[in-house]
Amino acid sequence: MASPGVLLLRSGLAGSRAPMVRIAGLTVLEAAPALAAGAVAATAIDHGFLAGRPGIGLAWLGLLAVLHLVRATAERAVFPHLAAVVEPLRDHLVRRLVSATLLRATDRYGRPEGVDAATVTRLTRQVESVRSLVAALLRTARPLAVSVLAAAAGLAALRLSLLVFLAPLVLVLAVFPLSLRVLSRRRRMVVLADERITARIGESLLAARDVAALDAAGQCLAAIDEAGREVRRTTMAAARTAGFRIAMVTVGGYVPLFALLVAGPQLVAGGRISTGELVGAALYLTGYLLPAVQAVTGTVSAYVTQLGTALTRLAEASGTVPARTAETAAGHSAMPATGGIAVTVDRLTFAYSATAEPVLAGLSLEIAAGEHLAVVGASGIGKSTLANLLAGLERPRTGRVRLDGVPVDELDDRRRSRWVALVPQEAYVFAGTVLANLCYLNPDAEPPAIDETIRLLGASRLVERLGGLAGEITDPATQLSSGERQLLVLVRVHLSPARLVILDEAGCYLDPASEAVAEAAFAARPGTLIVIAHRLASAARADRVLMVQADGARLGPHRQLLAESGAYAELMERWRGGTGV
Ligand SMILES: Nc1ncnc2c1ncn2[C@@H]1O[C@H](COP(=O)(O)OP(=O)(O)OP(=O)(O)O)[C@@H](O)[C@H]1O
Repeated sequence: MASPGVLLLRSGLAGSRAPMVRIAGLTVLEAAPALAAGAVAATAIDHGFLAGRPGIGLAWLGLLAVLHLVRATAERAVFPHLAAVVEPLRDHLVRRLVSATLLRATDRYGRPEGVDAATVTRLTRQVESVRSLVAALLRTARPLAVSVLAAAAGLAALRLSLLVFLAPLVLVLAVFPLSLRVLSRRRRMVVLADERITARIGESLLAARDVAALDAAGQCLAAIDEAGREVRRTTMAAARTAGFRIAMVTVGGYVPLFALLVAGPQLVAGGRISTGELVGAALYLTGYLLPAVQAVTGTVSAYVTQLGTALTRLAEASGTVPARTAETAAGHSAMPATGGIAVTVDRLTFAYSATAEPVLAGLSLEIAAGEHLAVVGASGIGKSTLANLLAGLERPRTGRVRLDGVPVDELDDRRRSRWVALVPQEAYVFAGTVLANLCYLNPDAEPPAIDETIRLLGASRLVERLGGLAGEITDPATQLSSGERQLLVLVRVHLSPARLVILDEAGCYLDPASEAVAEAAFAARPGTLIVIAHRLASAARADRVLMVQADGARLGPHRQLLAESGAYAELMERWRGGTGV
């Protein structure tokens, strides 16, 4: 599936088909010299200069000059059409960003909050760079790609062995997109590592007094040092991938040329090709193919990676435009939960301060994608703390949490909030319509999905009482009970795109039957589910149970723990005695 950045670009270019077709037509004219150069030079030499008819030779060269004139005219004619593509693209992106920012500003708590003008300015600057990068790519990459194809066709027409001359080029063209993807990813890692070290230094400076009071300077320096090593590692990795360009230029551009130099004189001597054809082939290789390979792997690859980064940021920033705007009505569907996330907890140790006893010490654990895990343990043992660590809301002292292999602290806020939803005990419902509350985490949710989720969670009667989806909630504290607020928030999270849902006693105010219905709805939802259980029934419903204890943790299916762990059996007995469920 295309990335959000590519989808954003596509939606911005969707209305520009006509100018794109005109540009493609002009591109054919622009390619004329690249296609004809070698063949024309060969004919000029063989039938003109070497045949003692310089006039004929000059006439052929004149044809080449005419083709270059045609090319220059076509290049000039392309500009208005380029403008017809990139200007609407810019307008489209700006409109989406401003709409998204305005919606965020008014939607958050159901009342206007003020527009974050600095964010809009920064983002519109990125829109400008997308505009100029797309224009630059259309100007440079398009004729280059055509040059490569035209020169390859010209070489083929000169009856030179395709295997020797074109195989290296095909190899480079096949590897190039892959290297581009790796380079983009590594450049992004550099940016993230840079941001992390800046954040670490900033945090340490801001907390300088606490650091001094707790004698934690060593720890701060170690954290900064680790972030510094990460910057060095990611920068080196990006530089290595960029260096791969030299190998691509050598293989795609110089190897064919070298082959021609070695084999050319023999081919001429053996009568396989004429002198003119040898010169023509050299012209194709040095005049078109080599510069094109150099430019594609250099400038063009830099443009593409920059464009990718800018588009990703813009897609993230405009991700809250709801379905009811023009763009989303034109075909952007709600983002579904795309399957579960595998969670890896690796020797996690956490304490609330440098001198406090750790709440969790050396906890390791694997949760499979799509698994339903219940977490149980005595009050105050650290279940909520673990939930916060899994969601990346707290930083461990040592060890790491990885979501699908990505350290949770390396996820930017937006991606983390899209991947993970942590639902606490206190449900937050804001003043506004029922619809706005339910779709807060997924403004693109389609009405049938909203209705179905309300039904699944057993919230139909409540929504009806509130006046349906358009019903206004004016004062959530008095209008709704704690359980009703929890129910609305559970519908909201169920509708969200989160692939990992952590319910931290999120249904504690619901009656046991309603909580069972809600939990069953979450268990049936595609995604990983972690339930901090406060009732025996929640543990019994899960695939596995993690029992957190002062001296470590135990993990296994409910029945196995009941049979094997006295502490677990005792906890269950206490719950059974207390609530009967
Ligand atoms: N922000 C905080 N600052 C300092 N200590 C905290 C903080 N939050 C929790 N603690 C302490 O950390 C320990 C673990 O708390 P946590 O809330 O994770 O336990 P829990 O198992 O979820 O408890 P409960 O079942 O009662 O919700 C407790 O001793 C608690 O007092």
